[in-house]
Amino acid sequence: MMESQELSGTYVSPTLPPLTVPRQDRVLLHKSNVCSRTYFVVVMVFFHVYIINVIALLLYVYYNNGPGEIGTSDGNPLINGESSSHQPPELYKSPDLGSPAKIHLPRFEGIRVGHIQKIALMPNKVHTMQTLSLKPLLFEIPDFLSEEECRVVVQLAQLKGLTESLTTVPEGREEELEQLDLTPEDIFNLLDLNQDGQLQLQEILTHSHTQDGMWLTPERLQEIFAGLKANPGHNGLLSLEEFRGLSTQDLRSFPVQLGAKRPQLVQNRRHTWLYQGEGAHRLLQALRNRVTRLTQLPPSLVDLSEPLQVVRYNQGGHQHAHHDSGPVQPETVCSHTRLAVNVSARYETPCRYITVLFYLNSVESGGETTFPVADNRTYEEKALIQNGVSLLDTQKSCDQGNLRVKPKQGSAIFWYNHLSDGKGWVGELDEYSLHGDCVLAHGTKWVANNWINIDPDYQRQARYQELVAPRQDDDGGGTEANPEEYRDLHQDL
Ligand SMILES: O=C(O)CCC(=O)C(=O)O
Ligand SMILES: [Fe+2]
Repeated sequence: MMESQELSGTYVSPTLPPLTVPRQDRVLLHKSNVCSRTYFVVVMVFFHVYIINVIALLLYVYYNNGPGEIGTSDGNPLINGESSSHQPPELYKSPDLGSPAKIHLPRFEGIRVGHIQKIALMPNKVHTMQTLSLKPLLFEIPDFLSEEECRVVVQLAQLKGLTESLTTVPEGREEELEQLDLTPEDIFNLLDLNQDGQLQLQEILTHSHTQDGMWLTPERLQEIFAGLKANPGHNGLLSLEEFRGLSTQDLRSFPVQLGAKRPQLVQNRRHTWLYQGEGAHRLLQALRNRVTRLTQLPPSLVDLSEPLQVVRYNQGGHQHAHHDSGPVQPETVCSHTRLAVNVSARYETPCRYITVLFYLNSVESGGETTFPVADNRTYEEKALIQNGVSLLDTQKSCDQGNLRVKPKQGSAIFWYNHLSDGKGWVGELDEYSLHGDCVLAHGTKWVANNWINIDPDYQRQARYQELVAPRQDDDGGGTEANPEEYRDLHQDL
């Protein structure tokens, strides 16, 4: 009796000796075929396929990065451990323009909002870097500058003298625009950036972005949308025929609408530029080296970028939301490479891959840097205008923005104004990098901008560097000499 009960609960395998299982499991085992040979084979096949996939993925990641290369596929050599290289890569080693060894620009990974990484920027000090947003990729580094350094930068700026930032249309420009003798075809062609014979909303908006200080009120934008009949029902496209159909008054006033009748982009803002190259104040050079260290970019790129812009806002000062860099289009050319590349392009735009913004004093009330659409699910220009109020308007809607950073003395924030092109170089403008400066309620606010200029067209950047960069010694000396000794460190917390 006992024997027959035990046999009835025993799984008999052709290859394995019979197993005695506890009475409780017997019924289950009899009812299912989970231990059948077929099942075993299927599970093993899946298991092996899974393992092979994992190995293939690891190999892909490894070879995509290149074992000796800086940067991950899109990214950062330093995440999860020590830096793979002590010195950032040099962009341009060979004068052979035909086959420049294209380098892979390092790019940090944000991981997630709130993520903290440790970084070594200078001797005997470890900084932390916190991810503030992923779109744009934005980080904050407290104590990037000491109190003393902030003080010296402000004093150097005062010594040099600050000038009023451009706030209004230069005198005479309005009449000049009124007298413009442009046919509808001329206007259409000027606006049709990609020359596809159709006018897209984006082209009009781009026009409003590419000109220095250009900014349209929501009302003006809505008028233009309505005037051009460029609404969603119309696919956002306008042919020359349709464009011609607009009233002549609209057409005549169009350039004026775009150019002249804009609100003030900035108020109570004065700025100056401080050179940071050889011969500059030691602190300014050290600051630039620290920025090179922070961004992990080739020193030559940082060295050839714009000087440090130091800005002072007085009470009531602000700056409406804007992009620091411009769109990447065949018709545009970067301001910094323009002379070197000898191309005729209609639009010149600043090409600022990265902005590093330093807060030189703490601010009691207002004056935050705002990123109105940070980490939004989608980016739509039209969605920036809600109930007649624009998120671009930092006077009216600063508190409605998604993210605001409070100025704290010595802190730095930095963000990428462009996405990656997927091949390790600079890609499209990151629309989410839209930012502005809220109205300063009291006192004075001092900030400084370090913009890192890179042409999204690699060849142009390489040619520019070849023309303007000082010849470097074979021993690697020259512009990238870094007086700061430090130990490589970059670690996630
Ligand atoms: O002052 C700020 O907070 C932002 C400044 C800024 O965006 C700029 O100067 O381009
Ligand atoms: Fe800006």
